[in-house]
Amino acid sequence: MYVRRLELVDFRSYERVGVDLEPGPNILIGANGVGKTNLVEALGYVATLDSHRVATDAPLVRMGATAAVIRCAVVHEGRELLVELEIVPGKANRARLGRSPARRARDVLGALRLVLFAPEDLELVRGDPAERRRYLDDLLVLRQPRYAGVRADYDRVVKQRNALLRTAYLARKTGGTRGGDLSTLAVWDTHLARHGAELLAGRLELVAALTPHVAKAYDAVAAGRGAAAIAYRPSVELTEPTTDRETLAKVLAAALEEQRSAEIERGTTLVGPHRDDLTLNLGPLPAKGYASHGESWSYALALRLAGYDLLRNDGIEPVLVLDDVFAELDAGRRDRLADLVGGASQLLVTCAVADDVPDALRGARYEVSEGTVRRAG
Ligand SMILES: Nc1ncnc2c1ncn2[C@@H]1O[C@H](COP(=O)(O)OP(=O)(O)OP(=O)(O)O)[C@@H](O)[C@H]1O
Repeated sequence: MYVRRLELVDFRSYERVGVDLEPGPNILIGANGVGKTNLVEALGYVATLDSHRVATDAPLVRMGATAAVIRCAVVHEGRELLVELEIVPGKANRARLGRSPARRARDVLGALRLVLFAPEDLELVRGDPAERRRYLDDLLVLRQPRYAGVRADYDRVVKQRNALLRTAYLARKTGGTRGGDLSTLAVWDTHLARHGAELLAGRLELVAALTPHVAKAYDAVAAGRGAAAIAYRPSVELTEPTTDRETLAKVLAAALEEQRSAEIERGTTLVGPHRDDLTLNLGPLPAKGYASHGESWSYALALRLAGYDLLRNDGIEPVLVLDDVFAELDAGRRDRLADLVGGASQLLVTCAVADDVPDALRGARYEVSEGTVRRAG
């Protein structure tokens, strides 16, 4: 799979820009702050409907404009598909696939499979569990786009259930009775157990498939210095490993029952996949809190490369993006990374200094300067 052309209108710093890309390596070169990351962020958004840098859409729209458009032509197995997204902050995104309006924006998921590594990914190792849940869920959706619906359904149920618990909590706190009616809680428990089991099973299957790829990728990135192992840590106790949806739904339902009074006491949902984490170990120690800066950075890169490897193993050839990566590495690590990613069906690399990118990744070069992208050479 590769992106043949990318066009942006009022996205980030770009009023209007179009760039033709090539299969294989594409190196985007430009000084700090000229808009290199903005280009790859747009592609990441098409792949996940999310930015790797911001939680809300407003910063994605050029200052002074009301909406941004990302348009890209994706070639997969010899066929080209045009994907278009319009981002209007505060409103649902509008999407077009092959020039026809999509029913929902999330129908575009799967059209562009892309794995992006950026400096922000250090948070995968150092940040909150939410960062690692998002990593897993994004990868799950890239592998099996139907999980976008599962994730949305689950999030909706948690939100509704939390609103109900919160109202009851506030009613209790103020000594009133209005809004304290929890008679519908059982219905939400059933929904949460069903959608939660589906999401949990998907994540457990994903982690089982991903684990050897993480170990291999870390070994390659860090040149054999330390063994990386990941493990899924659910908020419910699983007496034996299972991905059977019915069993997981029963476990979740029982945990909700057990936590009922604590949940009413705290006014929030305390069990379910939204409270789970992915444990990252390096040798005998957890990476979070123990790994050095370099180790954490290598771990984050290994997580992304593992995802990329897994998708390739599944027969999906995703686009790979390395944003500002090579400047962080010494010559040995640069060459090793180039060896690992050199065969990508399409690789996009951003850098401020062209010499930081190993010669092995020679390919199409682009000069990025404020608001424009020009093919070099
Ligand atoms: N919504 C927006 N409207 C206008 N300009 C924006 C918007 N969002 C970001 N910018 C501008 O985009 C620029 C940052 O672009 P980007 O992050 O792509 O830089 P970069 O080339 O990757 O830089 P670096 O090499 O430092 O990582 C900044 O100058 C910022 O002010």
